[in-house]
Amino acid sequence: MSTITMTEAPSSYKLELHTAYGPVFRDVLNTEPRDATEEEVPIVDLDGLFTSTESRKKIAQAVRTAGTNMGFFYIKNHGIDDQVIAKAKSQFLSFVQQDTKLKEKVSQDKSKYYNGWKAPRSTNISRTESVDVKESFSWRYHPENDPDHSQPLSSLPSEVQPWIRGEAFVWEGTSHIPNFKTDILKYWKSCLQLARHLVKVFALSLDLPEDYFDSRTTFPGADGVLNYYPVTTAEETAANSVGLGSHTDLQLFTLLWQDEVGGLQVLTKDGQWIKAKPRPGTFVVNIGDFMMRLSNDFFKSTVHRVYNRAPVERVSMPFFFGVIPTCTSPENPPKYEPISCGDWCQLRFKLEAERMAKMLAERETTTKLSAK
Ligand SMILES: O=C(O)CCC(=O)C(=O)O
Ligand SMILES: [Fe+2]
Repeated sequence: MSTITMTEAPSSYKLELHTAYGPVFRDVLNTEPRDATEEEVPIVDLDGLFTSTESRKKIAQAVRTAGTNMGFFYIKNHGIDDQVIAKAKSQFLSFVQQDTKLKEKVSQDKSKYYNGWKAPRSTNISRTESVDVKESFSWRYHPENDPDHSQPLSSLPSEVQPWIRGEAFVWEGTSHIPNFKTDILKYWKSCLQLARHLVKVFALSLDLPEDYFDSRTTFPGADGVLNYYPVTTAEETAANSVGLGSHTDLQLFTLLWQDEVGGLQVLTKDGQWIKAKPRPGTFVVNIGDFMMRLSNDFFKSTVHRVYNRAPVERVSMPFFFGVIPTCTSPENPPKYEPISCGDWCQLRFKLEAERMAKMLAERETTTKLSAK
């Protein structure tokens, strides 16, 4: 009698993700996260980025490979000064260490457009996972802060004005921290300058003229976020809590500075979590949903999350870069209806805020019932 050996497939779970159009689901393996290989998340050398079209074309080759593979890569020789990064990080830590009352002065609850402070454990980006343990401080593009187009809002073309989402209260409410605005915006301006060059490389990697995005990046989506991940408590560890739950980024691409602590994980096509470990001197770059959409799915926006189990706090400083669309041809007709990047982001931000409000209301009802 012959015996048939069955190799059991590893078990998996369904992960729920947000998109601007509602939830989608992914199968994720229950295997331990492993380190990413250098092929999965490669290092792209930006040497020559600011020099010539020819040197940008070389970089574009590497970006094309990385962008169509995992949609995640590191960049080195990015030109952002270590001191600028260090100052932004230390200013953010001063902000975090303040009394809650002071942080509430710039609470996101006061914002129309998701600027300001979000308290720890106040968001839940993936319903399948726990609340997000992190706290964050966000600000959005305003031409007054843009060294290339420094001007008051009122002087912008009228069709652009409604898309400007920066709000002054975040700087007014932090003005008691010496040089906070200057140091944070110095970091943001460096990211903006780098992004405006990197977007040329992305254009080349899509066989477009390198200035393809230029008119659209005059007043870009350029959102800065500072994330603080406290040490995960014993209860949170037992509950398998995430620092920041599984999601894709929204815009064209993200420049992410992460400190040396680690915790960033990326989901492969096969549903395996892999760790994008910190590499000193680099930023992580990842493709956003909007780039995926306007490249007709050529580039991939990849699911990632932060799962921090280190015995120390962690800081990351992402910069989200976006523009207004079109990337189709008669041979490659659009798969999606046209939508502006601003509308696109607003759709999803709104869904998340509504869901969080609902969850808090449900929680309150449960507490009331159990107190009876
Ligand atoms: O903290 C990190 O490493 C990632 C942050 C992130 O994914 C985000 O803010 O969208
Ligand atoms: Fe992200």
